[in-house]
Amino acid sequence: MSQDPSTNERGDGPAAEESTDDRPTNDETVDRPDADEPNAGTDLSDAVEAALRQVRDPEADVTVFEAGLIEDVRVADGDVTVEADLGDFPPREAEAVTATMVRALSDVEGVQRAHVEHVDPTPDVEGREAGITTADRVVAVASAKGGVGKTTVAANLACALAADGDDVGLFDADIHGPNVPELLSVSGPVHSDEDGNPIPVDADGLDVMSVGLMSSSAPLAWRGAMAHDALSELFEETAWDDPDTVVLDLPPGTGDIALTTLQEVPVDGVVFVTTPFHAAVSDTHRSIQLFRENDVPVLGVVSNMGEFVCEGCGEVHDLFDGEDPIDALDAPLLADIPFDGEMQGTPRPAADGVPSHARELGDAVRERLADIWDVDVPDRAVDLRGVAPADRHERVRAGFEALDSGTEFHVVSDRNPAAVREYLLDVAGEGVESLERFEVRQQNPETWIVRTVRP
Ligand SMILES: Nc1ncnc2c1ncn2[C@@H]1O[C@H](COP(=O)(O)OP(=O)(O)OP(=O)(O)O)[C@@H](O)[C@H]1O
Repeated sequence: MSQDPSTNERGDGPAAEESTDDRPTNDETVDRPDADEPNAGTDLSDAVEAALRQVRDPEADVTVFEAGLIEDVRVADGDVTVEADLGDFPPREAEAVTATMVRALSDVEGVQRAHVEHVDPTPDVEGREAGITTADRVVAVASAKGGVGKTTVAANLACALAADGDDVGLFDADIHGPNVPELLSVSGPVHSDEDGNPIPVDADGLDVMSVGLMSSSAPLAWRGAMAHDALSELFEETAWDDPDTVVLDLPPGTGDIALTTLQEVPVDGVVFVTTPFHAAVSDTHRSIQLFRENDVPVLGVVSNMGEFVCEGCGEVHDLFDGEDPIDALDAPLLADIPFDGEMQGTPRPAADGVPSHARELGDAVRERLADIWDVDVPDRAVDLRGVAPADRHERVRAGFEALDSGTEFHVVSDRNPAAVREYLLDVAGEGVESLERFEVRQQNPETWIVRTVRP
């Protein structure tokens, strides 16, 4: 366990309150070299415990003992060491509780040195598996331009999905500007499982992984192949806990990192974030095409910061004049999120932890995923998914011939069934030159549905 070398003389004020470092200090210490003669043994222990009982858990409003935050208290020759588990608090709050404990202890007659150590709650390594492919689905959040609110939307979306009961991970792939840890107020250390694979950091139940958690300064300097290798390793090695969904915060634009990510990670859908400004929207249009060319289903677009609600008059004001260029995009609008102070807070994976705009976005994303990925196989359809190529023709023929004339016929396939029309005409026999209402629709990158009517 790391220890903060800083030591406060009594009366200097708590170190945590003076700290300008955003990251949590792992422990706080106060020395009182000129303290009065210490009380003997048990008396001092009692006084120390009584002082700690005055410190309350700011979230639950019970004492730190009742909240289960105190793991151990050791008193020896005027030295007090408290082991506290503050892992559930955001870093600033953990520092504030630590500082309050140190202050309370330093007021105890006979205490010369008070020291609070943070116990690192080691994450559960049981059942974890390495690789982003262990997620049931991966939803990427992308933007054509920087600064449009992509990370804000990704973090809020992850929290909204988790608030609805999903097991969710958030992977920050924005390698040159990994802002997720700061936005969610989480920090390392990143622990490893028994094979040395990094375990995501916990944010109240949301599993968070980011290059920004691995090192505080290196990612900004990574370029080209180095950045690519670092990300690939994290995609392959991060040990997830069987998540339903991993939300992937991509770097802005369609540079190398974003494109190689799409080749390495099976993305089930992408959400584009843009402001409704012409230049941003036309770049978004090009990015959407590129993602489609890479077989990534586009879930839709989030229009962000296009309007604001006046706190004084309650009216909605547009920030961009004229027609909304987003209407011309060939993708559904998932959410229209105004400029709202609530979106600048720290989201949490709880019902009251995300703004209503984010909850609505979560619902829209869920619906789009279902539209694209939940394949509704009609009764008596011929389902060729997973069937050996040699057996496919026979299955189609048997299914087609079993139908009465005039009945609808469906085939569901995991390959493009380009030749099925000719084959059905052959099976239908001489004299049949066309198939009524014949249609092939690709529902998602791996599912095609053929519809027609048995002549
Ligand atoms: N709807 C909103 N209302 C108010 N502020 C917002 C909103 N969306 C984003 N912001 C603010 O805009 C700023 C940029 O947001 P964010 O960092 O999410 O953008 P980004 O597109 O991820 O940027 P980058 O290009 O650096 O990755 C942040 O300060 C964020 O709090």
